[in-house]
Formats: sequence, C-alpha cells, structure tokens
Amino acid sequence: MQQLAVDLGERTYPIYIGPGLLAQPELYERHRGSGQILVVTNDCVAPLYLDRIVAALGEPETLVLPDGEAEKTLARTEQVLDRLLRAGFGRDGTLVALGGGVIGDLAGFAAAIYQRGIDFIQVPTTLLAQVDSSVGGKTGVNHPLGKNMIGAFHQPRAVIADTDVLATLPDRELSAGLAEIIKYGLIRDRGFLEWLETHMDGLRARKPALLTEAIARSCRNKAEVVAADEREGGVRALLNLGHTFGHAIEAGLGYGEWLHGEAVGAGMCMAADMSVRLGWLGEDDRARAVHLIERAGLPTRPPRGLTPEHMRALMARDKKVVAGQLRLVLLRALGEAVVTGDFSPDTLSRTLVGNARAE
Ligand SMILES: NC(=O)c1ccc[n+]([C@@H]2O[C@H](COP(=O)([O-])OP(=O)(O)OC[C@H]3O[C@@H](n4cnc5c(N)ncnc54)[C@H](O)[C@@H]3O)[C@@H](O)[C@H]2O)c1
Ligand SMILES: O=C(O)C(=O)C[C@@H](O)[C@H](O)[C@H](O)COP(=O)(O)O
Ligand SMILES: [Zn+2]
Repeated sequence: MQQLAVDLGERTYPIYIGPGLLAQPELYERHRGSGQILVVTNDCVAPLYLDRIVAALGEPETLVLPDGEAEKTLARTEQVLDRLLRAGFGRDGTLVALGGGVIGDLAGFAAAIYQRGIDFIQVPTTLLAQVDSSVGGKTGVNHPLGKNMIGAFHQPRAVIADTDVLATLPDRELSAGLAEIIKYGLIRDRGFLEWLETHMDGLRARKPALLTEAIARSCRNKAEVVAADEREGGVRALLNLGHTFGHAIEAGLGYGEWLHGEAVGAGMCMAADMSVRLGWLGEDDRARAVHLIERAGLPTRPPRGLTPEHMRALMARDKKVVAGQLRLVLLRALGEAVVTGDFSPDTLSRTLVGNARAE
C-alpha cells in the first residue's frame, strides 16, 4: 500500500492506494466519526462492491442512487439528506462515498451541508476518481445551465483507493481517467508527461504497477496544488486545464453523452490549439499533446452539433470569470500552464471555429 497526504494543517488527510483496501475495516475505523455510517453508491457499483464495504463496516446504512452524470443533481442530494435525517444521523455521523466522481461529488456535497457539515470518506472506484475527484474537497452538483454550479469545499477525512476495483471498469471509463492524468503532466509535471508517453500502451493494457504509479503520481500532483491553494484563489485553477471548453461540451450535450474525461480530453486539445494561436506554445508541442490524448483513447475535438456560438455562450458562465472577463488555462510550454484573460475575443472565436467538426 502507498500512502500520501493532503497537507492542510489540522485537516490533513491520507490517501491510501493499493489492492484490497476496500475491505480493510481498520482504514475506516481510523477515520470515521463516532456515530452512524451511511454508504452512498449507485446501481452500477452496488452489485460489484457494496457487500465488501458493508462487511468491512459492520452494519452501515446504505443508499443506492441511479447511475449517471445526469443524476448529479440537487434533487438526488436531497435524497441523501432525507435519508440521513430519517435515520437520525447527528453531527457525529460519517458518510462514505463508494463510486466514481459523480457519487463522490454528490455525497461529498451532502456531507458538506448536512447539519452544516459531517465527516466523509472517499472510496473512489473509477480511475478518474482515484486520480482526481476524490482528492481536494471540491464537492457539488450540476445545473442544467452549468457544470458543478452548486457546491461547497469540504475535505474528506481519508481517501481509500482500492486498485483492484479498476478491473471491472469499462475501457471508455479508463480512458476518461487518463485525461485527468495527462492534465497533471501538461500543467506542471513534464517528467510525468514523458513517463506517460513511454507507458501509455501499458496503462491502457492495465498493467497494475503502471496504474498504481500513475495514480500515486497524479495524487501527489493534486495534493501539492490543493495544499498550496485549497479554495482556488490562484494556482488551483490550473487543474482546470481544458475544463472551460470541456464543461461547455458536457452542459451543451445535456450531461452524460460524453464522459467528463472525454470532454476534458477535447478541451485540452482546444486549449493547446489556442496557446499556439497566441504564439505561446510551439506547433510541435501542441501536436505532441494531442497525440498523447489520442493514444489515451480520447476525442481531440468537440462533438458535432455543438456550434461555436453555443460553446461560447456556455463558456461565459465559467466559474473562473472575473468582472465579466473569461479566463482560461492555457499552456506556455509542455509542463507549464497559466490562467489568463490575456487574449482577444477573436482568438477564442477562431479557436472554436477552427476546432468545430463539419456537420
Ligand atoms: N471534485 C473534483 O475535483 C472532480 C474532479 C474531476 C471530476 N469530477 C467529476 O467527476 C465526475 C466524473 O467522474 P467519473 O469519471 O468517475 O464518472 P462516474 O462517477 O459517472 O463513473 C463512471 C461510470 O463507471 C461506473 N463505475 C464506477 N466504478 C466502477 C467500477 N469499479 N467498475 C465498473 N464500473 C464502475 C459508474 O457507475 C459510472 O457508470 C464528473 O461529474 C466530474 O465533474 C470532480
Ligand atoms: O480540483 C480541482 O480544482 C479541479 O478543477 C479538478 C477538475 O478535474 C474537476 O473536474 C473539478 O470538478 C472542476 O471544478 P470546477 O470548479 O471547474 O467545476
Ligand atoms: Zn476534471
């Protein structure tokens, strides 16, 4: 087992990574509150893993929600809150999120607002959740008009990433996780980017040692950024590379048609393209980034049917907008990103039009 930490003073918490962790009672025992436990999961993950976690936790309450990004809503959050209330949970209760990023974000948000905040433990079961969403305390849900528009910062007490569960993950979901992994290389870790170029085929073949190394290196990157800027006053915004484009794709398609990681893959290609248009990134480096994203099995352009005008309107609601000005994460070099509003509307338009697929 590997153990890392997200260093946040009194709220510092561990990330455990390794095989078989889901079923280890002592990990939960170490980090749970003294009261009741509710495990929140979905109807895809429950038949696969709920019994193991129930056995490890004794007799927790369980709640199985419907699967899917379209279910990451306030209404489903209310369902979790109802359950906590009806079961008589107090502030000493603990919520355990068993699933991918959708369950982690939603259950984490319920934990953030129930009685103004109770403890929660992240048990991420997708590659994406193990490398990104379970770490850092961004919790929340979608709104039809924008991605993750309702939420709170609320850090988990621990992250328990059992690498065995990746065996049942569909290939498409594995690729989605690779998008966020590549992101760390592009924004701040060129050595990792080169390692990914060497090992992409082995990662897609799910070689266990490679997956574990990719998860640990990703979590280390994320933990460092979060420790430096927990509430996204500055450097944390770099974790949004490709996301302003990507979130517009997800919202524009009505959530769920494209996976978050797929939208981020295409979005990172668009960010690289715009960086070239601004003269900040060399064409060779852009092509190198796009090639790696393609090798990960991800789209490199937005979907048909989303016009540049529609994308632009959705992007205008991004949470990084300040005083009406859109800011984007762009690349100065491979391994070096900046958040900037220093571009003309025309450059953005040309990027959107240049990347649009013919109908
Ligand atoms: N909070 C953050 O910092 C953060 C970071 C990145 C992404 N996100 C959010 O995370 C979400 C995407 O997460 P995701 O990619 O994990 O999607 P997801 O939660 O929808 O999971 C993907 C699919 O895999 C299934 N699944 C989960 N574990 C499985 C397993 N072990 N075997 C087989 N199937 C399994 C799920 O039921 C689902 O159908 C988005 O809503 C995104 O906005 C949040
Ligand atoms: O942790 C962060 O910070 C991130 O931005 C990680 C992203 O991968 C993630 O998709 C996050 O949910 C995006 O947050 P948002 O604030 O842009 O909605
Ligand atoms: Zn993301």
